[in-house]
Amino acid sequence: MSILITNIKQLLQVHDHNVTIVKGTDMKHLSVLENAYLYIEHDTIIEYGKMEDYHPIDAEKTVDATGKIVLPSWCDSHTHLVYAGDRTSEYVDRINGLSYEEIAARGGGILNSAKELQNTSEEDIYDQSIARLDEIIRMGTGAVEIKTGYGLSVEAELKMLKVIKRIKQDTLAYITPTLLAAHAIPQKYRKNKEKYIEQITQELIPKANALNISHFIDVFCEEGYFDIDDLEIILKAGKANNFRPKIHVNQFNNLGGVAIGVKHNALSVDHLELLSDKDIKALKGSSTMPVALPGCSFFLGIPYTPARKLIDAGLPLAIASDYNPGSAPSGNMNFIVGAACAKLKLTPEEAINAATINGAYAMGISNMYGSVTRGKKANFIITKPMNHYREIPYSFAHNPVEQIIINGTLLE
Ligand SMILES: N=CN[C@@H](CCC(=O)O)C(=O)O
Ligand SMILES: [Zn+2]
Repeated sequence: MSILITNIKQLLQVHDHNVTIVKGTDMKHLSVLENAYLYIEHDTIIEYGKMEDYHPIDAEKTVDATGKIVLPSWCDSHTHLVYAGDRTSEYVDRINGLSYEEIAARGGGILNSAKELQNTSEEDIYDQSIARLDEIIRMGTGAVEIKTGYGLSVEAELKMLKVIKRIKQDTLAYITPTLLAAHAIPQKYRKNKEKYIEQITQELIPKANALNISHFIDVFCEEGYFDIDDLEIILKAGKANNFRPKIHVNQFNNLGGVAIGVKHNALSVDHLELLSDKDIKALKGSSTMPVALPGCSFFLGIPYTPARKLIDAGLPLAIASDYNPGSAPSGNMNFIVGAACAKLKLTPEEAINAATINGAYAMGISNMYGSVTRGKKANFIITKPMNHYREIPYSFAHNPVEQIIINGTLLE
């Protein structure tokens, strides 16, 4: 199938050379072609340019994008969208005054979702999860990371990986599976965390490696969960089994996980609601992407990641949804881009860079996704008519998406 899009008001994130990351002051720049066309064949970007230079192309399908913006689909590099049930009763508990940590301390939170997942069939988990994925695809997400982490046993974690594998085979979106090997300590290991970590390193990680579904490993490094010694042990076992870290750090407390992540060549360090100068120093010169999750801060009422500090230090930044039942039950990246501008004080250009090319980098796929570059994958958002791309974050919580092209397929 070949598709030609003509009369595009603004074509965003256009790069003739294959840019794979944008850092520091460069994030303020978004390359835009005004009054443009774009031509794709199958799943690949073939050509683009200004309408004034356009010579007729014989495409199977032509889309007139007069008054509309076209941009690369959102690259959401941090989600937990495979889960069972919901946590609406804990949501009400929080409204009534309990904190996320208090709910977790009485056996709720991640343990609650784990119980639900263990009691739900693979088929049912698949159905619930693919429905969530289809919804976010319609909202403009074209590539998405999905973590395990609600299994909390070898068997249930592997069950989650298999569900993610099936989703990856069945969807047009690009899926990056991550083994969230250490998300919480199950009740029965409360007094014997070492035993649980041993199970993770000796059994879960090698078995997950043998399945060859995921190449990334995650740990929730936090007080009451896994400390930096645990992190070190688990990342080492991961490395020995071909997993690269993408980790949860500095959400409620700063335990020093950023430096450990960087030391182990993490692809990303995510959350960072608390951030020290030491963390910034550790990130400088590394190939680790800091990732902010403003949907989680919004929903839990915790501090927002000091994103300006990161970008103003010359670092890159990605933003992601953190879609999960406890701290961010939404995968709407349009909202995340709006929240990044309103709350993290990113400019629209920085936010769009953070949600496209840098999001792709944080999944290890920015050589193929996240920009309009010849040879890259054909994943685009075609917006509703608007005056300027700045309206995407400005009209926060609106849906700017009219049509999408995902893996070369037009969905209307
Ligand atoms: N903080 C750890 N993990 C998730 C929340 C998981 C849950 O509450 O179910 C997060 O990124 O916020
Ligand atoms: Zn998360």
